[in-house]
Amino acid sequence: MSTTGQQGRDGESDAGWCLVVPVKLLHLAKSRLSTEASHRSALALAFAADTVAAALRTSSVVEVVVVTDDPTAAALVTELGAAVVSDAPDAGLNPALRHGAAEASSRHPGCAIGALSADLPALKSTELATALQRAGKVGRGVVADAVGTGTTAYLVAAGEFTPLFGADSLRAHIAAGAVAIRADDLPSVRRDVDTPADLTEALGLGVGEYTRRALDRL
Ligand SMILES: Nc1nc2c(ncn2[C@@H]2O[C@H](COP(=O)(O)OP(=O)(O)OP(=O)(O)O)[C@@H](O)[C@H]2O)c(=O)[nH]1
Ligand SMILES: C=C(OP(=O)(O)O)C(=O)O
Repeated sequence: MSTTGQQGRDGESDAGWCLVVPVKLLHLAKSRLSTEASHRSALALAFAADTVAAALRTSSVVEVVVVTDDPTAAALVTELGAAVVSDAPDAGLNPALRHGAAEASSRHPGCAIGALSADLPALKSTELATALQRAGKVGRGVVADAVGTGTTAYLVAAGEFTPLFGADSLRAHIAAGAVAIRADDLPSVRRDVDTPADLTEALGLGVGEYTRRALDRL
């Protein structure tokens, strides 16, 4: 388990943020999105690429660590500038995130650590920067997903990195001491895409180039 710290006077981490993005094997991803398996994989890859690209453009982000065993996803996010670690625990989402966080902490001691869902195709770096800034002020912050029961970002500027993604994860994170940060003005950070209706909502916000091109091809 990683412990982060070194907050500055205004609550910001002096060392910036390392964001851990989990990407499961693409052929297993996004089961609720399409009946066509190849479309699901292509969209899962495109969402991850747009999420990672936006995170890398965010000023306070020092590194994006993608945890994946998927070779196609690994190659694309490496090209974008992310670091990739294998899903060595092979034990589901939260162990994968803890593994990525440990790697990030060893590469960037003192870095604030965030877990960011890989299915945020409309993510805007300005909105992510605001979320990170707000999390820096509370120590351990969570951003509620658009539905309001899940989590799109678990952001630890100080304290233990103990992600609890899964069913009802917003409540679980808050019960474990995280603070729900204000995100009514951050729709792109909240807009995760699991279903066709979610994708329509994301398109309304404006998706990134990988998702746009993937949709053009399908
Ligand atoms: N590395 C890694 N990432 C995972 C694992 N499980 C889930 N993820 C990622 O965590 C995020 C949320 O995952 P899920 O909600 O379980 O799966 P999903 O593919 O988004 O959608 P569904 O198939 O509809 O459940 C996505 O970015 C996944 O790629 C895992 O075991 N290892
Ligand atoms: C894993 C989660 O969400 P989803 O299943 O929507 O990706 C979560 O919100 O913790």
